[in-house]
Amino acid sequence: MLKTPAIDVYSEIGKLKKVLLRRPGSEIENITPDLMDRLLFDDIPYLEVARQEHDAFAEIFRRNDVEVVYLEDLAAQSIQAEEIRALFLEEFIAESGIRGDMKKAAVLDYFQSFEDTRTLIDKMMAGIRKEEVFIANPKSLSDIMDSDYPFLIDPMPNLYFTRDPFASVGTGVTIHHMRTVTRQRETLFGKYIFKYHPDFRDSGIKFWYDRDEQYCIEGGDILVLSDKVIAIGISERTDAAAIDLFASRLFADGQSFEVILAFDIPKSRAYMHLDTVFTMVDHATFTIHPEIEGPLTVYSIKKSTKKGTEFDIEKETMELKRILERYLELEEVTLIRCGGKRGIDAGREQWNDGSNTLAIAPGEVVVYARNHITNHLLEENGIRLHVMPSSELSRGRGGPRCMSMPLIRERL
Ligand SMILES: NC(=[NH2+])NCCC[C@H](N)C(=O)O
Repeated sequence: MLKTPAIDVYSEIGKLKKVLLRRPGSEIENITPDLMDRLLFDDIPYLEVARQEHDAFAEIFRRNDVEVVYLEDLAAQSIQAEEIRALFLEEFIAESGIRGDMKKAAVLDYFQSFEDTRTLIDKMMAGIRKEEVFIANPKSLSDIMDSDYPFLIDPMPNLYFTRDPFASVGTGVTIHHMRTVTRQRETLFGKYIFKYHPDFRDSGIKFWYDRDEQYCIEGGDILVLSDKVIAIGISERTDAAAIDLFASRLFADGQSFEVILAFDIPKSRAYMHLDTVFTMVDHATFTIHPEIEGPLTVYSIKKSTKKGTEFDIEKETMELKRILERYLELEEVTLIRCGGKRGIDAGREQWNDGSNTLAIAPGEVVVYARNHITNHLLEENGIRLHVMPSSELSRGRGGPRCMSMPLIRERL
């Protein structure tokens, strides 16, 4: 019998079989008003309710026969071997922004005091407040200089957006160089999971991109539209040069993908990733935020047939609907305009991730309850909705697609 690949994602809509989540943890209670901006939050979620909402999200998957795995569990299972755990801690501390060797040593001691790796992982994700690691009397100038800053290690509150630090593409994975310092540390968990976790270690998964690479790319910008076509946003978070590198590796590997559509979207916080303005909900149906349609330019990148050039790149001149019809070989594509035609509703619902739907099967999507205008439009277009509560999770500026990373989808 053929072994199921550990990663298998050839569409945005194929029946979801296995998904990776992070249940929000104490990192959320380490967001402070002063740090909010840098940590990419617009408000401080109420953790208990955020967790209830997240559990409701996970329940939707389980009720629909989707296996749910948690980042924190996989990470803990990946570092069971002592030598791997030591390497992991070393890398984590090196990247944690701690200034001063004495502090680094104190933090390492603190981490080593956790016997259970799962508790250790939670602690690493949550961040370390200064008072947790008691450093008696300042011992160095750096201790004195950093004295007003409350953390030895910053929290990582964006971890529940598992979509972004890595992405499943075909039978491989991209591990990302994130744009912001606060999110760059997240990808270390992915590195250890995909290299050392028993489910992935010897599974032959491919690596299309690595966290040490020079250019930035984030998972919210990568949409696998079909086994031939991938859409990638050139956005606030993703560089065109990263798309070149990714394309060249993917094409060289001989995967079925033939075209990458690079969507040049406005570089702004509200539209940080392509999936905040555009998602796929059914074979020929997409959501779109009406305000990006005007400024949108799409480039198609194909493997070159000519000698001496790697790609054939074209600036597409047709409107988006036609571009999608052509490349996905569809007769008629429907674009559902989130929030409808009214600017106020469209703006508000996009801000709260109305366009950020997650398909769990063709024509079946998970959505936030608060985006009722968009949700109504989706239903009018025959889409089946799984509605989740959304008061607290949405304060991090991400929706159902951002909060999930599919590992396996049934092929269409
Ligand atoms: N795929 C997404 N749209 N993710 C949204 C991530 C939100 C997160 N606060 C950030 O700014 O990075």
